Amino acid sequence: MNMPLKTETLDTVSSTTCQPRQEAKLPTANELRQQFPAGEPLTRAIAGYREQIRNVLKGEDPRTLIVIGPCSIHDEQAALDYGTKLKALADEVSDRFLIVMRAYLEKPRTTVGWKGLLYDPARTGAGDLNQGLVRSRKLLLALSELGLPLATEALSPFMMDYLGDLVSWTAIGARTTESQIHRELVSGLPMPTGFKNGTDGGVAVAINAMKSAAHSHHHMGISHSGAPAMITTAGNPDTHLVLRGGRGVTNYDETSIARAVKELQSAGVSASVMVDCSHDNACKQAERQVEIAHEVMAQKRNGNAHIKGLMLESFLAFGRQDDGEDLIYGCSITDPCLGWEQTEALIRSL
Ligand SMILES: O=C[C@H](O)[C@H](O)COP(=O)(O)O
Ligand SMILES: C=C(OP(=O)(O)O)C(=O)O
Repeated sequence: MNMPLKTETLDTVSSTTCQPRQEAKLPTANELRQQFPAGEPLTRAIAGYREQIRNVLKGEDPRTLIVIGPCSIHDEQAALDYGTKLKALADEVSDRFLIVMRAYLEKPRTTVGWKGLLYDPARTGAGDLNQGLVRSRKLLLALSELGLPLATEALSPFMMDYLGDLVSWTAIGARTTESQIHRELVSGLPMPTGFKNGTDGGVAVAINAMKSAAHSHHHMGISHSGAPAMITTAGNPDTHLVLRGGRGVTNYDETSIARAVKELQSAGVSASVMVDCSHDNACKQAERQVEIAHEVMAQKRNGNAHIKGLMLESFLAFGRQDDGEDLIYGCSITDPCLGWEQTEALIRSL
């Protein structure tokens, strides 16, 4: 896909410095947050959600954390319709489950493809991060106003400065768990964060990531007011492993989870585990999430106290579709998802 370059040039960079490129101005994180502020009651509510998630992960709250929602959001109205249904369901089961909605605005791609609402909200391939930032922030505010805690994947090292105040749980994906930049990023995040195992199924990269993110780091970055800065982070003590399978091998069964827990314990990091019922665990077959969720919850009921959470990919309509004209409303354009009826039945049956 050829990306037309933006016309608003900020700087001309010598070709001895980098390949020819254009640079378009973006708002600073402070500017965007001031334009669309979270407000005091919402900020307090989000601090409360983060604390509840921490308590579940530490075993101080017996509920199961469920991070659930679309693989990606391409249509804000469908996300809001989904969020409204999810909020009603979350309230109904809140004595047993702490439900957090996936509001994923950035997609890591194996090679190339649509990278999410943040990068290319019109999905033309032209990219428009100015619009993407505004639409993403407005969407997260609207979803938060429904009373739902939100989860996202942190991919760009700068995105969380713009949107992170609205997020209660963060994922670092399988493709970036090994990246030092993402470990530094997590080290400065104020919310619990799950590191996925690597795309090859290996958990060692996630364990190393947890150790690294617990530490203070100094790294290059951009201040909230838009200046180049050396950022010094405090270290994030609230990280955990997310098992998502890899290279066609699943890791939600009893033996795989026990092996992962042993590795976590001998590394001296949190042995709390979330199982991603989708991705390589479901071999990208959305309906398999149902049996996987049941299997994992059975392990938990049988006494595996390390299992603290599930991740599920779910939207209004079942499956996935290729992007284009005449899209099915509420159907994923990235990975396949459970439909709403299946989702509701699954959560109630768990
Ligand atoms: O969760 C979504 C996808 O699995 C991930 O973004 C990779 O997608 P791709 O292999 O289609 O690029
Ligand atoms: C991209 C995702 O997952 P993974 O990093 O496990 O592929 C996701 O959860 O959307």
